[in-house]
Amino acid sequence: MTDVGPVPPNSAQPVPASYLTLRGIRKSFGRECVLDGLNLDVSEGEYLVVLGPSGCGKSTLLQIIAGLVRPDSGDVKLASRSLDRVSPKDRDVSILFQDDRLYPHWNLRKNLELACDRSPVKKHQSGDPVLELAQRLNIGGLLQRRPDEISGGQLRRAALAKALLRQPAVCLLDEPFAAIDTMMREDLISLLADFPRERGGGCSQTSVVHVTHDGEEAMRLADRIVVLGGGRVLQSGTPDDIYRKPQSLDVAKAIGTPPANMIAGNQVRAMLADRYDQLVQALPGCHDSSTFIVRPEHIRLALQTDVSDRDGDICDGQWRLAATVLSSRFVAGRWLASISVDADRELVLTVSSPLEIGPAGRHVIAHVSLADIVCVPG
Ligand SMILES: Nc1ncnc2c1ncn2[C@@H]1O[C@H](COP(=O)(O)OP(=O)(O)OP(=O)(O)O)[C@@H](O)[C@H]1O
Repeated sequence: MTDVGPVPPNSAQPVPASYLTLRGIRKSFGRECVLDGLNLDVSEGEYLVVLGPSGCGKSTLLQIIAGLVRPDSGDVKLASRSLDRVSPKDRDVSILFQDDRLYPHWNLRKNLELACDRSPVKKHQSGDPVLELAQRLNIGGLLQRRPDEISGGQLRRAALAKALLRQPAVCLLDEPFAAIDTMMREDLISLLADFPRERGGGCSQTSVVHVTHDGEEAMRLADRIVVLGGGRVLQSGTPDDIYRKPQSLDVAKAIGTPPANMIAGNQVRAMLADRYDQLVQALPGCHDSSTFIVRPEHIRLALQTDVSDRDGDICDGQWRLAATVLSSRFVAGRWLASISVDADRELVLTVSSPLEIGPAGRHVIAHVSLADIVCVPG
């Protein structure tokens, strides 16, 4: 975690509500346009997760908020105050970098105490906040060690502790769980989800902007998710909205493990023949040039019992597809199966019991409720 500054010199005045606003942010590196007129609002105390694939500009965005990279154009405001001429050290912002380093010649306690010393709400902290947080992060016994005397995962937790102890108006976390093992990642997700964001003494709450490419991490932590793509915000919403109502293919791809099944509208027409019109009537806005999104957990299987089951059908609010089981395997408490629904189309589904799938080669009917199908353009 790199501390990018104490509170502004006029901090004797009441700290105004933290409210971060980015308008029309553009940034190119050479010919590569990374951010293309991006707009973003973060409420006070909000935990915002910015989700997007590698290279889409997430780190650049955080560095612009921290003042470490200057945008080509656009404006960043914190609590209605433009940060344009405010240096990184005078923004009330801390940032945890992907490859963060602590001061190498100091032990962890001294590194972490520095964050407390620079906290604008230091006087409201009681007890030993360094030890308390270090213990929660399972590095309480390492406080006398220098950064080169601990492992990469322990160093990452120490850097996270530094970001949290500082209690800034805005805490920026760049892939905070990189290089952390699964068990510790679970602990850290719980810790971040429950971590009090009050800054004490009547000060505002810390807002968090956390960037990641991991959709599950985003869903578990975010008050709100912003999906980034093409240098802009593709969609912003609660985790539930982003998951259930993606408005584009890129958003649908950003979240869900295993990924959603995506079937082109013209393939659906070929699969359903004369029943296709029935399907699109039931799904307003769907047509040949749409992509139909079907989440793996929304497919249910039943055995084929009748010759008529070999044809696709729309019946009782369900799309029924004749299918053949290709394979299945057990993954973390559920079964992941692959079925073929026509010569060159496979669907992936997840179920809780292997009995529902049966052996490879079994002829089944796949049921999908029409209410669970989402259509997006393209
Ligand atoms: N200082 C720089 N000079 C030139 N190009 C840069 C610079 N910083 C970033 N880029 C380029 O800008 C693009 C966005 O980079 P950025 O690190 O912001 O993406 P990201 O979404 O954080 O990626 P990741 O998830 O892999 O960390 C990349 O193509 C990167 O190569």
